[in-house]
Amino acid sequence: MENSPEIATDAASLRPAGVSAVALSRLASATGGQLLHVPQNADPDEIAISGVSIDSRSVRSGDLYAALPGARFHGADFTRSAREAGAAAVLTDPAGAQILGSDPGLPVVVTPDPRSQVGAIARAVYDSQPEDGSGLSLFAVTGTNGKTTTTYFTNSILRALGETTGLIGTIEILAGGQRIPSRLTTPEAPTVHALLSVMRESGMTAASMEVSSHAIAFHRVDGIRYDVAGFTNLTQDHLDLHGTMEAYFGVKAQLFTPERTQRAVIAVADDDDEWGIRMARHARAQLGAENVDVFAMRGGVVADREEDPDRRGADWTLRSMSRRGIGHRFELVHRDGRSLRVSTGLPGEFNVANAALAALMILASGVELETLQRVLDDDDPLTTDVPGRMQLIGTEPTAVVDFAHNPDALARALAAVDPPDGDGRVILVFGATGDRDRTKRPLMGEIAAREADVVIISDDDPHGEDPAAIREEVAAGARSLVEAGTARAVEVYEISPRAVAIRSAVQMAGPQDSVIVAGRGHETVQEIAGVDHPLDDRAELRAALDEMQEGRWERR
Ligand SMILES: CC(=O)N[C@H]1[C@@H](OP(=O)(O)OP(=O)(O)OC[C@H]2O[C@@H](n3ccc(=O)[nH]c3=O)[C@H](O)[C@@H]2O)O[C@H](CO)[C@@H](O)[C@@H]1O[C@H](C)C(=O)N[C@@H](C)C(=O)N[C@H](CCC(=O)O)C(=O)O
Ligand SMILES: Nc1ncnc2c1ncn2[C@@H]1O[C@H](COP(=O)(O)OP(=O)(O)OP(=O)(O)O)[C@@H](O)[C@H]1O
Repeated sequence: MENSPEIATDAASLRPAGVSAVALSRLASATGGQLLHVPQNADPDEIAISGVSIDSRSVRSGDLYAALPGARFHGADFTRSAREAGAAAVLTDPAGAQILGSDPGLPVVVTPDPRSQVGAIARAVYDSQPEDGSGLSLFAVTGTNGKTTTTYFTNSILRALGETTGLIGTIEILAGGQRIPSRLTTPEAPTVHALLSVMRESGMTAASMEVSSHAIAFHRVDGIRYDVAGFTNLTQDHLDLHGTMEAYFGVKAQLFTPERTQRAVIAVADDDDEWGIRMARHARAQLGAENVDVFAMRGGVVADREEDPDRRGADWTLRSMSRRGIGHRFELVHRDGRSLRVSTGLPGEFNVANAALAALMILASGVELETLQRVLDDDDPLTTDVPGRMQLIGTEPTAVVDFAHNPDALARALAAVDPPDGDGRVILVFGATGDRDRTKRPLMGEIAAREADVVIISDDDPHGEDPAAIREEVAAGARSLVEAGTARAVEVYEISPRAVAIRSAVQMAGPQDSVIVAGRGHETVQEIAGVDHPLDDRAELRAALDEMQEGRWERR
């Protein structure tokens, strides 16, 4: 089937041009489900499925519409719009079948857990990873923090190596010559598979993608096998979805299994990094130690060698790290003596970890060490801009916008902007998101009070919650430290709206100070009570700095 090329504003509308339709009967039998409501004069072998959608609003003619149960709706409620948009059949669960009733007007495949079938179906329909190996080299990055940065890094190295690359992540999707803003970190399975085919059709040879824990839990990357999957770290976040850190770990660990990846690179912070060490063991046990590279940022042994099945410890360790401008240069050394010189222009030690992970993922994909070294030396690919990630907006004061929105990221971002030799203060503007993991709010307040001199608590995306109540929960954490006398911060303010908080921070800052606006990074709208308000921290911070420079107001 030929789809006409068009400019996509939403990733779900981007479809490959060449799709060889698959018979509904074949898809139905692959699910093991029941095929119902086939019109009497129709042959299911002749009903052609040429696309897949899990949202009625993105259904195209010939699609299988997967009507899935959700938190708010059952997709079966939207079958009529899907049919009007041209859906050829429906895939649903028994509850959906009941909603559809006895005359849905479309053939229906009923299976107990349809969401878990969508990835495999989309793979078959879009031929996203052809068996003959003609697909893209595919890189996945998972972990609590650093996914976006690391995928930008792998993408940048791949381009320096001469590959034509695609990207799927939190900020944007690059596919088929288009740059599409992202709605999710990892899109839904039909979109992911369609994107991989679009990339292949347009001549792309490699792609990097972020894989969130939501993506694994909601089967968004089912049916995909990566060449190399990388793990950044696991720290507290998303407990609203996973409940416990153990469950969160278990979901991330699913990426490091033979069904989902051939090889892995696992970053371990140090010998006390329980989750990194466990992920390294898990990956080695699942994929075979020869297919896993473990990189230790500090230490060097993956903790207790005695318990390590291979007694291998870390494969790669870090040597001779030094500052290079606001970034770092360092050397990665393998147990066998090989070494790689790496440097990144992005600030923060965590970007050393991200840069190391990206370089080792490229190496794990089979690129020769000498070739990689040449592009690292000649093209400086790890100094690429990553929108809203430690993005430097101004100097004097050092003014940075960063996406840190969980406790670990906030602590690291604050450490990264701490002026050396104690000759400046750290002024922080941040908030916490509504309708998401609440337990991190007081923790982030504590970290702010511990690591910053001036704490300005403002609003993030309150979503449906009362912004003042969210600020209060964050402030309670900050104040507990101030009251106990263990805070670095001497001033804790609550200022809303956020644009005013940013101006206040700049107003308070002297030339030696650092102002960091954390939590929203590249985002350009703030959602309050269901309404999107334009807000770009980078633009607000730049405007505040300009106003100050133009002398429109005095420093306080
Ligand atoms: C918790 C979560 O991830 N929920 C996702 C899930 O929602 P749901 O199944 O509850 O959907 P629902 O709204 O009840 O609707 C049920 C079904 O009806 C369909 N529907 C609904 C309305 C309509 O008009 N037509 C229609 O077909 C929906 O597509 C859905 O299949 O399926 C929806 C359809 O794809 C997603 O949009 C939705 O993501 C929401 C928007 C979301 O915010 N997800 C976030 C938390 C997320 O996934 N974040 C991670 C990264 C987090 C991080 O690392 O920071 C990500 O990968 O982006
Ligand atoms: N390796 C790391 N360890 C800890 N914190 C990090 C690391 N890399 C980046 N960060 C911090 O986390 C923030 C988010 O980084 P990035 O966007 O690269 O991660 P992410 O995993 O894609 O996050 P998200 O899924 O929420 O978009 C950064 O702005 C920075 O403050």
